[in-house]
Amino acid sequence: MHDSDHLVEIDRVLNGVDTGRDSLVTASWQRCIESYGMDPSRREPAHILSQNEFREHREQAERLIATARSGLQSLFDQVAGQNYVLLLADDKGVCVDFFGDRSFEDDLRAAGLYTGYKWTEELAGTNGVGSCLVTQQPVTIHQGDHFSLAHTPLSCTAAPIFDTKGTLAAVLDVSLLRGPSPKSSQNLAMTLVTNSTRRVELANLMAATRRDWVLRFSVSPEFLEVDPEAAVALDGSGRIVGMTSGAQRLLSPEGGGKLIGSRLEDWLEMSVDDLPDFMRGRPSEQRILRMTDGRALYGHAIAPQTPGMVSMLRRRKAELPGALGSFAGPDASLHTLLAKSAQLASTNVPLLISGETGTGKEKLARAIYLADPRAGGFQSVRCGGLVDCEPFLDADARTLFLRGIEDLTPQSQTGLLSVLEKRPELRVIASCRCAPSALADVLRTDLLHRLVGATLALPPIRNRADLDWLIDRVLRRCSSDDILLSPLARAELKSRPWAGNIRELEHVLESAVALCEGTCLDIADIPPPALLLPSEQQAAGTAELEALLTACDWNMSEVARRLGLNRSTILRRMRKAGLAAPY
Ligand SMILES: Nc1ncnc2c1ncn2[C@@H]1O[C@H](COP(=O)(O)OP(=O)(O)OP(=O)(O)O)[C@@H](O)[C@H]1O
Repeated sequence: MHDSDHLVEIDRVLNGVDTGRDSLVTASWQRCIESYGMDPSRREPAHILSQNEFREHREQAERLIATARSGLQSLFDQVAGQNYVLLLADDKGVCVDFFGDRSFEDDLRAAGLYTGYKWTEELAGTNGVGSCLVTQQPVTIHQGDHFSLAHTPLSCTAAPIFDTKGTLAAVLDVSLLRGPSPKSSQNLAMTLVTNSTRRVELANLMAATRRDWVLRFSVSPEFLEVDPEAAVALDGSGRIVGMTSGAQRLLSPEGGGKLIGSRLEDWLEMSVDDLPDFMRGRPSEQRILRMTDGRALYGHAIAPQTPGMVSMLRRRKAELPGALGSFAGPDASLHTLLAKSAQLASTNVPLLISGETGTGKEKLARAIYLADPRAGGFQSVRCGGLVDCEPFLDADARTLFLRGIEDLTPQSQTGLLSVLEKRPELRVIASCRCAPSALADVLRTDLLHRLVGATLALPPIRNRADLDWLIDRVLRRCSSDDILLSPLARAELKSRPWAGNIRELEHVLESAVALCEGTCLDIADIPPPALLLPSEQQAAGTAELEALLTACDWNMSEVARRLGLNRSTILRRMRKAGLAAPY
């Protein structure tokens, strides 16, 4: 089509002539002229954001990008070799992620098919991303459908991605710099894009609602379990708390009813109590959901993950021998560590337990020793005070606990090595307060290999998910009566950085109990912290920060309270470390 034909067609459409263009396109042309005052003949280049503006958009979209990435990658794999470019745009029309053949990078940038470009209708006229944002529907804007002559070579197919509350959050777009001329050539692209957005929304819902029931459904039983058409998340009372956009289409095709906040019974002839009947185990074709309007769907219910996880943890805890079983509360990573400790307990592998001061390294060493039925005596030696090891060693010691091996002097290292050579049957468990990797700088290599067979890293208590359990346990131990903790006092205890870990917690609770006059510890009874972590050390590393976020269920305010920092600092650190909540 010649440029002049394009301009004439727009003019005719604006004058009410039906030229055969899709109504979605002509409505957009109308907006371009009447609402945005645009001129189709102006060949303005695509609008690019400044570095700073783009950084802001990208940072805000990080969670979305993380969720959408796997969907984008598999979509890109499906269209590989066909010159398609994939763009993820945020709800403001800014391209925040890109998949494409970088050998065409210059051409793609010139056309604006790249990260940092903004594709709203107001700026670029009728286009895939912009028109999808306005209509909230999947669109193909193919060549002459574009309003501006600057973009008429392009072919763009875009579909919206909605968040779990049904608000438009992003647009997924596949574009071609130049494509075949019939618009129908993009039908397959449309199918692929809409399938991808459906899967991204489903992944998002599953990640965001782990503690809720999820009911997935489709109009036919095939692929129900692996690739359902839609899903809703339900709270314990059967209220819909999350959805994919397909759910709105399937449950309320007229679009009349609002799903979020409504009850399952409003749409289906069933209640939340019937959901277990729709779990895996019955063939898909028998899991029929009768709808209140007489239609039927096929359903697959997924139970909340938390109770299952808790009972799994309880089971695992029950399986842990002796003191290992009562070492920690509900903290998944600690239970993994304890299971590993139990497996290693009956071996002769030398163990290194690392962790900040007071995290319970010696206590864990004793629990490991107690879990080993053939153990003899347990002897604990403080490496800092060691001059020559031999005289300290009891003849009946079978397990030697070396506390703080980073404090061994060169002289005591030599002494220790000769003891270990003479007593090969000794089970050695060592502890260090530094990172195990730092030991190479202070210990002789031969000693290091004798001491470090397997490592067990204990987390600082500010990173523990079972902090409530630990507080209650320590409190019970240091008070003979049933002393209660007021909610404010508990919040205060949970908000401290605990540089001295369990030892500091013990001292604080012991003094609080001693000072408390009644039977309830209140905030005024809690002595101020003796030690504060230097703020730059708090959750300095990415792994540290991630562990703490996981322990706090990605609640940034709670993380901020535990570190004594403000929430925006946590957010900044998360962005810097590339961390985003998994839902
Ligand atoms: N799992 C636990 N439950 C309750 N109390 C604990 C636990 N672990 C440790 N404690 C208590 O915390 C205090 C410090 O423990 P421990 O001496 O084992 O720490 P550590 O990490 O070896 O210390 P350091 O680094 O100073 O050598 C002790 O009084 C111990 O009883």
